Amino acid sequence: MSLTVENLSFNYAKRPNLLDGVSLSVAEGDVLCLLGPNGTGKTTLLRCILGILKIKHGKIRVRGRDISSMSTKELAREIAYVPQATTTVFPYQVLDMVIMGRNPHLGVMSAPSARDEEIAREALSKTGILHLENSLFSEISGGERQLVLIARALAQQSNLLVLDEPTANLDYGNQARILKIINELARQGYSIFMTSHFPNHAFLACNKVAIMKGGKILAVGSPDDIVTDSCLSELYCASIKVVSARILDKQRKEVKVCVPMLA
Ligand SMILES: Nc1ncnc2c1ncn2[C@@H]1O[C@H](COP(=O)(O)OP(=O)(O)OP(=O)(O)O)[C@@H](O)[C@H]1O
Repeated sequence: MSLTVENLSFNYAKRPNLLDGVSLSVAEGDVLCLLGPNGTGKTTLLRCILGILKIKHGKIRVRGRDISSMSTKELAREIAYVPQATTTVFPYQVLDMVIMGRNPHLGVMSAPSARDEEIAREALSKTGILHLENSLFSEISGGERQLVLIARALAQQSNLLVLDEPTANLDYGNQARILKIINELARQGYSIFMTSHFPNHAFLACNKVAIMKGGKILAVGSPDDIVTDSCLSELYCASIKVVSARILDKQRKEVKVCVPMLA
């Protein structure tokens, strides 16, 4: 298993029981999508998995190793994190941003090598934005920035990718581009754990879905089993229908879509 979370509990000083008995796992080639309403603790769970927050109870294992026994650098070699795209204050060049993904592999005080630069360029090629290598990160679009952050994670050469709302603020074209890259990475054997506010994306790019509410995981399973009228309506406290779009995907399976009912 690439990632196992067992009975994890965490709270901030002012938020008792924010995460309560959370368990889930991500195997090689899995894309697990974590769905849940605003403020339910999705980002907090990611921060626990990244070792940024100290958990109260439970265990987090990456490729079988308890992360509490790993140094920050060791953990960074195992897990690559893709945060939501924001701008940086410093005018970094895109290539330099991606080379930063090599940091966990560099010795103290050592500069990135020609090989590190080559790996960064390969990552930019994989995400289709090598032509932006000399652009400033602060001067490219939100969708392009998200692709740069994914490239930086790929340059890290960790098998497990953790993405926080990878399609937030992106237009339809860029959402599709990101989901396609996620699909492709899973085919190449990456394990992917992502949060999302778009249940439709679970059908498009994920083979597993976990739904979280009130600090607990309510269910984990395949998108067909979990992304249903009743689950979504309970999760988001709104009437939501899951319908067939009557079009076939690449596997000749009918595509499903989620529609909020406003009446
Ligand atoms: N550093 C912090 N200190 C105290 N409370 C925090 C801190 N960070 C987040 N919280 C609170 O914890 C709760 C969960 O936040 P979190 O960001 O994990 O939720 P989320 O499910 O990712 O939300 P969203 O979908 O809106 O991004 C929120 O009520 C938030 O206000």
